[in-house]
This record gives sequence, C-alpha cells and structure tokens, in this order.
Amino acid sequence: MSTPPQATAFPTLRTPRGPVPPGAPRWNPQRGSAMPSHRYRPAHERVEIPAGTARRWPTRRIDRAPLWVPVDLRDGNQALAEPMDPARKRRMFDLMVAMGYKETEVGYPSASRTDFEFVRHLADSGAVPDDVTVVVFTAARADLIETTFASIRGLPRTVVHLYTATAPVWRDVVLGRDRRELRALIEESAVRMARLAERQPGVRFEFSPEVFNLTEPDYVLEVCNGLTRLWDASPDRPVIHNLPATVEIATPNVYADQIEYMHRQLERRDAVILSVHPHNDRGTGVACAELAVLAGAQRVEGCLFGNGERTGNVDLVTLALNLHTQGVDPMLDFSDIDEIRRTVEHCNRLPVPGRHPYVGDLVHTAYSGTHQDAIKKGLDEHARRAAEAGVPAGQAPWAVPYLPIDPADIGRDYEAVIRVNSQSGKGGIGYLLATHHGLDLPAPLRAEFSRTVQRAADASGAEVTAKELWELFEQAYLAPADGPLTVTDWHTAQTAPGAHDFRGVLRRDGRPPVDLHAAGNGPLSALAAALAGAGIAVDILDYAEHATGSGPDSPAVAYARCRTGDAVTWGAGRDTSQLTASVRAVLAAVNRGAGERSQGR
Ligand SMILES: CC(=O)SCCNC(=O)CCNC(=O)[C@H](O)C(C)(C)COP(=O)(O)OP(=O)(O)OC[C@H]1O[C@@H](n2cnc3c(N)ncnc32)[C@H](O)[C@@H]1OP(=O)(O)O
Ligand SMILES: CC(C)C(=O)C(=O)O
Ligand SMILES: [Mg+2]
Repeated sequence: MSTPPQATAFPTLRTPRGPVPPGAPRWNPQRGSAMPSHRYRPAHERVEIPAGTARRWPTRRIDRAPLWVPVDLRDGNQALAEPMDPARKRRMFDLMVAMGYKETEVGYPSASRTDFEFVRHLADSGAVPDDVTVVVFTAARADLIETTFASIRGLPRTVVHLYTATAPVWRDVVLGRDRRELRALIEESAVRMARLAERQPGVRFEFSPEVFNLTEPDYVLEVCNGLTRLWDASPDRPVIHNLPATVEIATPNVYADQIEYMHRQLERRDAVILSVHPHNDRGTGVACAELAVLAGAQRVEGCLFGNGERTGNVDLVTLALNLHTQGVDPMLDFSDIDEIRRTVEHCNRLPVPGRHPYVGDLVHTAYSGTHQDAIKKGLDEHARRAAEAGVPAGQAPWAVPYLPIDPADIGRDYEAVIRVNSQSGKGGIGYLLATHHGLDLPAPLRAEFSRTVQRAADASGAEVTAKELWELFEQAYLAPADGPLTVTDWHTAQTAPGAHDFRGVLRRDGRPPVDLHAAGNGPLSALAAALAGAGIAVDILDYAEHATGSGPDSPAVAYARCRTGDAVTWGAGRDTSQLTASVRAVLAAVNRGAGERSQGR
C-alpha cells in the first residue's frame, strides 16, 4: 500500500473560506485559491467614468511625439536610498539636455537643502540652455511655495508645479478636508503662486491632482477648471494640468477613458497642456501612457528606464523608442543608449536589468536556434536590399525577424545579437563563425558541426563563446590535417592546360615514408591519385573555399568532403595559400575518415 501524503509536506494553505485540508489539491474551483483576493475592490467600483464618454482613443494612432518631461531629479530622486548629490544631479541634468529634453523637473526645492542649492546652481551657472525650461515642485503650503520661488530667482523660464492629493481616501485620511475645503486650500496656494510670479518673469504653472486616477472625475474637472480661470491661462501662457496615476490601479483602458473624459471636458482647452504621469504598479505604465496620448494627452512625465517609487515611474526611454520603431521621430537622441544607461546607473546607483526593453544586456540577443536562423537570414537580406538600393545599411528600411529595432540605431553592434548555447542551431553557429572568424561553412558541414557544438554545450550547460566555437571547429576539422597521416615536402605543377602533377612524401606512424607522385586534371585530383597509388583510396565528393577577410594577407579556408574507404567525412584547411588550405582540407578529411574507421563507425 502506498503511503498517504504527509500533511506536513506543504505549509497549511488557507482560502477565503477556510483552511485547505491536508492532502487536498492546492487549487479547487469550488473553494478558490488560498489568496485573499476578496479584500480588494476593482477600480471601476472606486471611480466611475461618467456615462456618455464616447471613446475615440481606441481607433487613434500616435503620429508624433508628445512633450516629454523627465522627472528623475524629483520623483525618481525621492525614491532613492541615497538621493543624488549635486554632482550626480548635474550629471543627470546635462544628460537630459544632451538627449534633447526641452522641459525637465529638477527638484523639490523646499524639501531639502540639496534640492534648493541645485536649483540655485542652475540659475547661477548658466547650465540651462535657452530652449530648456526647468520645473520645480511644491506642495500646497505657504512656506514651501515661498521657498520654491526663492529657489528659481533669476531663471528665465520655469514651471512651478503645485500638487495636492484629491482622491477620497487621501482627502479623508491624509489631509482631513472635504471636497470644498481642499479646493479652497489649492486655490489659496494658486493665488499665492500667481502673486509671487508677478515678481518673477517667465513662470508658468502646473497643477497635479495627485492620485487623479482614484479621484471622482467631476471633482478633478472642477478643481482644474477653477485653476485655469484663476491663473488666467491663455494659448500663449498655457497652464499644465498633469493627471497622475500616482498608484496604478486599473487596466490601461480605464486610464485612457479618464484622460479622454478630461481632454473633452476641460475648459479653455487651447490654453491647457494636458499632461500624464503614470506609475507602474501593475507593470502597465507604458501602456497607460500610450493610451493616454491616444486619448488626448500632450505631455508625458516619467523617468529614464523607469526609476521611481515602488515599481517606478513610466519609462520614458521605452516610450520614445516605441515611437521610433513605429516610424515616429521621438525627438530625442538615443544613438548611444549604453552611455545613457551608464550615466543613469551612476546617478541612481541602481542597475538596469538585463531584460529591460531596448537597453538590457540581453534584449537584442537570441540563443534559440530557429530565431537565430531567422535573424541571420533577415540580416543577410537587409544587407542585400541596402546594397541593391545603394543606401547605407543604417538607412534602409528595417524588417529583420525578431528584432523590433536595428541595434545600430541605438549604438549597439550586432555582436550580442546571436549567442550560442544548447538551445542554438546551425544558423546561429554559422553566423558566429562568419562574423567572428570569417568562416562560411557549406550548409551540410554547418549542420554537422552544430551537432558537435550542441554536445559540448549540453555537456557544459554553459554558453559557447565565439572563441570556444573556433576551438571546437579547429579541433574537429582543421587539426586532423596534421596526423596521423601527413604529406610533407609536397609541391604541384601544371604540366599542360588542365594537367597537374602532385609530388610529396607520405608519412604514417610506424611506417617508412613513401614517395607520392601522380597526375590529375587539378592539384587535388592529382593528390587523390597520389594517395591511391600509396593504397589510400580517396574520393573528393564536395569542395568549397573562400577568403576569410578582404585583405591580400587574409587566410583562405577550404572545406573538403571525402570518401575514404567506407567513411565519408569533412575536413578543413586554413592557410594564406589557397592551395595549401585545400591540400590540408583533404588530408584532414582523410585522417578524420581513418579515425572513424578505427572507431568502427
Ligand atoms: C506622489 C508624490 O510624489 S508627492 C511628492 C512627495 N515627495 C516628498 O514628500 C519628498 C519631499 N518631502 C519632504 O521633504 C517633506 O515631506 C516636506 C519638507 C515637503 C514637508 O515635511 P514636513 O513638514 O515634515 O511634513 P511631512 O513630510 O510629515 O508631510 C505630512 C504633512 O503634509 C501634508 N501634506 C501632504 N501633501 C500635501 C500637499 N500636497 N499640500 C499640502 N500639504 C500636504 C499632510 O497632510 C501632513 O500634514 P499634517 O502634518 O498637518 O498632518
Ligand atoms: C505628479 C506628482 C504629484 C506625482 O509624482 C504623482 O502623483 O505620482
Ligand atoms: Mg509620481
């Protein structure tokens, strides 16, 4: 009789309806899983989009870049264990400028001395180019607003960004104000900002109803429209209403509906820049931002590579490169994405993971055989089409399978595109041999060699580098030219058109040397005839050769498939002389055939 499952083998699981009995299946449709999902309320129960918001966003396309606003120096910075010091802040700011961002949130000047001093540094050092606007952030408190304005004195173009949470839980629990009282607090701060701005030219205003996505839409509308009027927004001095998904709580279509509702209801629409600020709690920050742009957003706040509180702000790099790969100019420079990544990693002291879209170490890499095959064919076809059209490869339309972006567009080379392990096939192995060693193996040899590589990769469980690939190839196909059978002191001569002589000395272990001499219609047929004369019958079944590089000194490589007795084997030779390479290829095949015979294969 079999032993019943031990109740102690698994931790006791509980479902909303009680504990799972020992030995019962972990999932049971009648009982539900052990997760207490009943504790959460779906987003649509928490915030209802008013009926009649006929959606237009689902059928729209994004055909131009929104205004991007990196908030790394404020929102990203407030999420770091070690907030940026002035040097790191400056480095990040310079990166933003170099990439082409025209508006950048540079800090929360009333929050810390470092932030205040950094804004003063920007004002005093002339680090802000004429076409760049800096944004500073403040809560709705008189002292904080005063400090904020003190920080920007002398800066010619600024946005002062006021925020207050507006959602019911925040109103009730955090701020202790009802709708009317909170609106009064916001407007009191807005009046103060307007007054301070009279003494500071070039200031524009931004307002964020924090947790917009959990706030009643009619209330946000009431507050935002009130500010549009209070700040007397006009097309030449528009107000920014920034609608954050401070904590992402719903599928992206819900956010899109919320944004479209605001887009269509906001007053003085041509005097309002509708901005979004998605976070990434559900991992759909990018989708939220994209759908929000379809729904009418004109400006997107986020962080490079998605730094920010909890799971981060929306990743501005992914958003921009998503546009690029749809044929829309992101209006930013990503031509050296690795340098951008290094700078961001340095400033944030956080690594960017290997699978991060566009920039991770592995995101342009294929290990799997069929993908490698498709990529190799795609790259060859791309090069062929570019040559046919007479344009540089970097300008030709891109349609390479499995690669949504040409790695060269963002400063990556093709080195990492194909890497080999036990999941790889002949296409990828051939690609690596070609790109790293100039070898273009005949198709049947490529297939045969890939089995050797597969065995090696399976045995080690590790990746096979291009160097190791070469060593395997050398050991399997090139080295056998040196024994046990060798031919030394050989030379060939053309005795008449189409008539060749081969002379040499055959050496085999333990046997006296044998002089070889025979004729044929080419040097290799003469060699085969000479070996036959010494009792070694060799049939050359296939032969190929090519140069391994473009210069006159680059070695040639030859491949020969020979029948020696019953064995049919490939051999390869590599030498600066094409003739030597070909003779070595035949000898390697013969020795490999002898090896196979001696192993009884
Ligand atoms: C979603 C976001 O990213 S919002 C930005 C959040 N960023 C940060 O908080 C980073 C920088 N912050 C700070 O350095 C500090 O919070 C400061 C300097 C701004 C204020 O510090 P303190 O005066 O110590 O207040 P504290 O940090 O405890 O904030 C809580 C208080 O602010 C109030 N508050 C919170 N948000 C706001 C707001 N937008 N406007 C006005 N008051 C606010 C709270 O109701 C609470 O008031 P209470 O003390 O009367 O209950
Ligand atoms: C824009 C501000 C308030 C913010 O960072 C957020 O709501 O996430
Ligand atoms: Mg935020």
